[in-house]
Amino acid sequence: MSPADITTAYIALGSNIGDRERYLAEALKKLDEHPHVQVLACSSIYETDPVGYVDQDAFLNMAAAVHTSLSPEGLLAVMQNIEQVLGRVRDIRFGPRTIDLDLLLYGEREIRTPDLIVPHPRMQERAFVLVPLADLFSHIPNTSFASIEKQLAKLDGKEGVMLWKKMQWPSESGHSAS
Ligand SMILES: Nc1ncnc2c1ncn2[C@@H]1O[C@H](COP(=O)(O)OP(=O)(O)OP(=O)(O)O)[C@@H](O)[C@H]1O
Ligand SMILES: Nc1nc2c(c(=O)[nH]1)N=C(CO)CN2
Repeated sequence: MSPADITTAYIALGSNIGDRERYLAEALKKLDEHPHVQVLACSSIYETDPVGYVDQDAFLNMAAAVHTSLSPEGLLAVMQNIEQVLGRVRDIRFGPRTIDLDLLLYGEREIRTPDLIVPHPRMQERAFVLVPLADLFSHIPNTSFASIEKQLAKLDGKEGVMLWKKMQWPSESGHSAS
């Protein structure tokens, strides 16, 4: 990846079926293995009460910062392919899933197409997204974080987001999300 075409993007990850931690770890590994994506940092893992469709098991949620030379559409396609490989089935809206990958931010870009809206349209109201994202503040300076921090301060539902496992990326022994 040549520095000129590299963008920093932020991705939310969630899982509430099966071995949730393994699905998160596999998704991060597959993202990082892509030749045009590099995982820079990841948040801790949080256990979160389900939101939207509440009659389902608790989620594990986290967020990752990546460098990519892919377009936003290209990155979304890679994310959707990872969801498919990891057995994501789309049936109930907001329902259970082995893995969910949402593109939160792509540099400072604003995108509104039928298949992709960035910043993610529901991120501002979701503590399960903003709490993990806040972990990345210290790793990656980015002006758009200022408003996220303010939003987080006034958001309800933070009590349903509990630290589950502290994480580090990369770890001394390689990838730590495993
Ligand atoms: N920023 C984005 N990140 C991921 N998908 C997006 C985004 N903007 C639009 N989409 C579209 O949303 C569609 C539905 O995505 P998905 O099935 O993951 O939704 P969901 O996880 O049930 O709900 P939510 O998007 O609220 O998390 C995708 O096919 C994709 O084209
Ligand atoms: N706690 C939690 N709730 C959710 C989640 C999620 O990742 N975590 N994802 C949803 C669909 O995008 C709907 N509800």
